[in-house]
Amino acid sequence: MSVLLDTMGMFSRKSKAADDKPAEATLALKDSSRGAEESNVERLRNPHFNKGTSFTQKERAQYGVLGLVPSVEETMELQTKRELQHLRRKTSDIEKYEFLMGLLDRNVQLFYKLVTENISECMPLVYTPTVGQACQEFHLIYTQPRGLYVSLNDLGNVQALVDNWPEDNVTTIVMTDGGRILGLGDLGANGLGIPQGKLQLYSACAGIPHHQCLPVILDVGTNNESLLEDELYMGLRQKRERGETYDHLVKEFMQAAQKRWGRSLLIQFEDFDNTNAFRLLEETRHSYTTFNDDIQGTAAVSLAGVLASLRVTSKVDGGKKKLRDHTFVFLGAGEAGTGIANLIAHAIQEEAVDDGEEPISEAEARRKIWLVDSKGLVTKTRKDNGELQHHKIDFAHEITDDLIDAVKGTEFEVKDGRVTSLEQTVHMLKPSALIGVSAIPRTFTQSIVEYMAEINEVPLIFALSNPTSQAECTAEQAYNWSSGRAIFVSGSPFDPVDVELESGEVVTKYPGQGNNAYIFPGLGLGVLAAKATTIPNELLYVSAQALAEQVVDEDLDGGRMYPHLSHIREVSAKIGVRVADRAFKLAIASAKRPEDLDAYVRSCMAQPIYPQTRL
Ligand SMILES: NC(=O)C1=CN([C@@H]2O[C@H](COP(=O)(O)OP(=O)(O)OC[C@H]3O[C@@H](n4cnc5c(N)ncnc54)[C@H](OP(=O)(O)O)[C@@H]3O)[C@@H](O)[C@H]2O)C=CC1
Ligand SMILES: CC(=O)C(=O)O
Ligand SMILES: [Mg+2]
Repeated sequence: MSVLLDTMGMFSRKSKAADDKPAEATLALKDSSRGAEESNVERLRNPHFNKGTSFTQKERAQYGVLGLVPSVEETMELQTKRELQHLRRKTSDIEKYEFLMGLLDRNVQLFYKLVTENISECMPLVYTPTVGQACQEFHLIYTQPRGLYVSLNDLGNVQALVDNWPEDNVTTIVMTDGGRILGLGDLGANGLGIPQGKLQLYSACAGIPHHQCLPVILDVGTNNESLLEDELYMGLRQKRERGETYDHLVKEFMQAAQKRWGRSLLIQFEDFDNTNAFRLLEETRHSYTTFNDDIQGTAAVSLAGVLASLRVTSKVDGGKKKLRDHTFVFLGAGEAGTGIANLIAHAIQEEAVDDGEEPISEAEARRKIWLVDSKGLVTKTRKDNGELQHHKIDFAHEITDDLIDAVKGTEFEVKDGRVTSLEQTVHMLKPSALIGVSAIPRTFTQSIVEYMAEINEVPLIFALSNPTSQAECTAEQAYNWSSGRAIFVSGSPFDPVDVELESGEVVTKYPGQGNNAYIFPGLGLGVLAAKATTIPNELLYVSAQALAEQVVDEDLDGGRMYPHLSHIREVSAKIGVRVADRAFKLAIASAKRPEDLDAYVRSCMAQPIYPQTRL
């Protein structure tokens, strides 16, 4: 194996070893699969092989590395302690990110042990918010490829690139075209940091073996002028391609990947802009095991947060016990906004059926949900004028006379049948939940949040835009402006906040992180365990239910609508079991159903430990 391939974080194509025996899997390769042709130094530099000071004396003798590592023999625990201490010596988050990527390049198992055991500390580094900065500066901090680069120049030749990837057992791909990276816009080829971060979470949070994961950047140019002008930028120097040629590249890649790695290869669309995301999902979802994380994963995590919130809102006077008792207003009507809206509408219908109530039609369920985009409230008038993109149309409701009357004579009066601002919308509709997915920071203003707290005993304020800089409001603002009554959920993590209640008592609130990272690792685990051939919305719906069920009263009491991140592997396991079970029931699984599904799914989760050496 060449040193180049070693440093890409993968291993020899001969290494089929870990393939179908998940119970024994580690996050990297098995010892028996290592390239016999490597020199002793190459072995030490192979991040899958390297144990550093954990090599036993016997191993050192066998591999010819005696004297090439410090003579002490250390446990992995002690090594992890050192790495953690080293990490904490770094003074900025981007340095910490670079340190962690360096560790991944040095020692895969140690990286995953560190990240898995310190997930609350490390997730904000390998993922949002720091990964956002890493993507903005990707061309400046680049050291190793760590993924597959497919560009427009490769059209017609993509299979050859895919075949170059030196791993035969890829199960999970996250791909982006860099079109809409978090809420930071078009970052072109710099967007690769996102698939890398997502896949690191697949491994850390759900035990998907690292070597089975492939981050992919589809380089179709960028409209980001400052990147195009930067001599260090490593993407194509052209404006972003659209239309047929673009579609052709995406599909050529997907076909090539599926041809090589099989029908149940999981392919996740990530951070495509919405001019492509909806179309590509519809065009590929029946012939690939694929989903769009921004549309569907976000929907599931948000629904879970809303379901958990019901346990709080149902307790207050005149409480809103059911989803259908709530009115939702979204700021943002794109991938995340309409994805969440559709899943909540579906859940409202399911809820009525479960409660033995009269069935609620899809249209009726959707009327509980209103969307605001960059031009104002999405309405039937705008639809009739042909002003709305397809994905918004189902939520284009009529502004009825009673709504117009609700704000008549006030500063929020409806003029010319249009509602142009979020504040006007909130005064007219009097929602109980405000969900921010606009990528526009500080749009949940003091007056809006105060009004939400005036009309609701427990308003739901979900500021889901990433990274932290783009959040619609901060945790501190949401709590302080509502005297601590709001349920606050954010896409990127916020620290706990001490807030003074109306009674004068000061309490600490722990904001929950409503991020699709709670969903995709477990969803992927279940899909892979069942070898599902498609990912219908039903699998997202059961993921949301499984996540919400794991929120305990202690979480709710502290203000957190999600389980503590430190439980994420258990959370992912339970989501995985539920997803696999549903895949078998829907007859979309190509694996044989194991007798003990729970045990089987858990056995698919690799542990971050060094593989045993057979000497
Ligand atoms: N927490 C999580 O897990 C996730 C969070 N997100 C975050 O959500 C945000 C949006 O992502 P996504 O939906 O994919 O992006 P899209 O580009 O698809 O949608 C953005 C939406 O925001 C609207 N918008 C833009 N400016 C304004 C404004 N000034 N006032 C009101 N609405 C505005 C746009 O309006 P128009 O349609 O008129 O252009 C559009 O509807 C990002 O920050 C992303 O990081 C996304 C996925 C997961
Ligand atoms: C979390 C995520 O997927 C996003 O912000 O795009
Ligand atoms: Mg995303």
